[in-house]
Amino acid sequence: MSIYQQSPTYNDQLENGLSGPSLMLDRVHCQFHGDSVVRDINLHLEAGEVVCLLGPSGCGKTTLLRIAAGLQVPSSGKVFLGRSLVSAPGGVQVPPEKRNVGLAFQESALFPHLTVLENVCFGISTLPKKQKQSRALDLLERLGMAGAANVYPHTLSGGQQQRVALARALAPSPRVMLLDEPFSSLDARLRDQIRDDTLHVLKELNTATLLVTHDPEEAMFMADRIALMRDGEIVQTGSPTELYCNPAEPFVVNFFGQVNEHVGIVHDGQVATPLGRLDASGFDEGANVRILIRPEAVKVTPLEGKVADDRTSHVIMSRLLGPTSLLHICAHGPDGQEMHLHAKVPGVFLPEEGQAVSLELDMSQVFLFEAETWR
Ligand SMILES: Nc1ncnc2c1ncn2[C@@H]1O[C@H](COP(=O)(O)OP(=O)(O)OP(=O)(O)O)[C@@H](O)[C@H]1O
Repeated sequence: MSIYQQSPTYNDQLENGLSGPSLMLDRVHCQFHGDSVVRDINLHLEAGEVVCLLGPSGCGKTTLLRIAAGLQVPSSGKVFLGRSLVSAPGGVQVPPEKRNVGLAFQESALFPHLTVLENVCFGISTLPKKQKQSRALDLLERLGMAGAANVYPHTLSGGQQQRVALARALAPSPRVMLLDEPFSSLDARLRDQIRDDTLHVLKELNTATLLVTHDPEEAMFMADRIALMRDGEIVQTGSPTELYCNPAEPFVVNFFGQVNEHVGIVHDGQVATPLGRLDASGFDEGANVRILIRPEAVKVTPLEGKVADDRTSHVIMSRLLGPTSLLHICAHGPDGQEMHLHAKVPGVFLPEEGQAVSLELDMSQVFLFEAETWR
């Protein structure tokens, strides 16, 4: 039911006659003290593409980014920037400053003794002074910081410093931008604004970007493609829509938000749940199936005038979350099954405790996976 997309290897791309990607990781592996933290990763970035490395803490995102930057030597595998081999076993290891990549991290680390304009000009070595300044000012303008060109970094807020750091990383027109959680130290509202501005600048400049984040919402906002990692491996690569709507495995569903979970056995191509019988025609008879139901998939309709009893689905609690409300519901199925589930509904709908309800499912947000075969 779900797709599993692996990036083509560099040789596949050459054989297919495709133009060279901006960045290509070819079977990259990295070990620390005998433990593999990055395992045979294939990943490519096209010009102008924003790819997010997404995954839980410790899954190897930063290590992979550092390998692309030249800050970490891989145990095996190759790294290409454009058509240039920049890292390979047996000696090739082009240093970070010669890779034509722009780097920005969680903390901005600007030079404190240089003004904002001087900071941004610092990395541009090839242009005469006037053109350098004009390019730096253009980037500061795009990131909303032109007014601060002549001040020193310590007079700026964290968010402003981060904007300057992004301008500095972009100033030498790098082939690839490598960003490691660059927005995570900012408060929510500022983060949204800087994310938005950054995305527009990256797209306008057509810069291939690899962005590390553990935040699925950030990845969906920023990415053309997401590579979701777990334990040093890529579990699924695809557009945000592909990962959200066509997840390869339960881990992918769970990573994008809390879900309701139920386990059932397939009989006659169906599986019984407290929300009714679901189509399970793709599964073997007797298969044990995990059913993952997004809270957004549950449509709740009040049964006016009906008093809830032991066999009627009813509301246990309602909480307003802002744009949405979260309803805790006790669902009763036709086969006598019972389930506590969460439903996310538009924020204006806040039924009272004990309200009898009928429940329907949006099946595009319900995912079935084989758990183990029932014998
Ligand atoms: N220099 C190192 N020496 C030894 N172990 C390391 C080193 N760098 C990273 N690791 C280990 O490699 C694993 C992956 O770390 P990495 O920082 O790449 O993960 P991550 O997905 O970026 O995590 P986070 O989101 O928390 O930053 C972790 O277990 C980490 O402890």
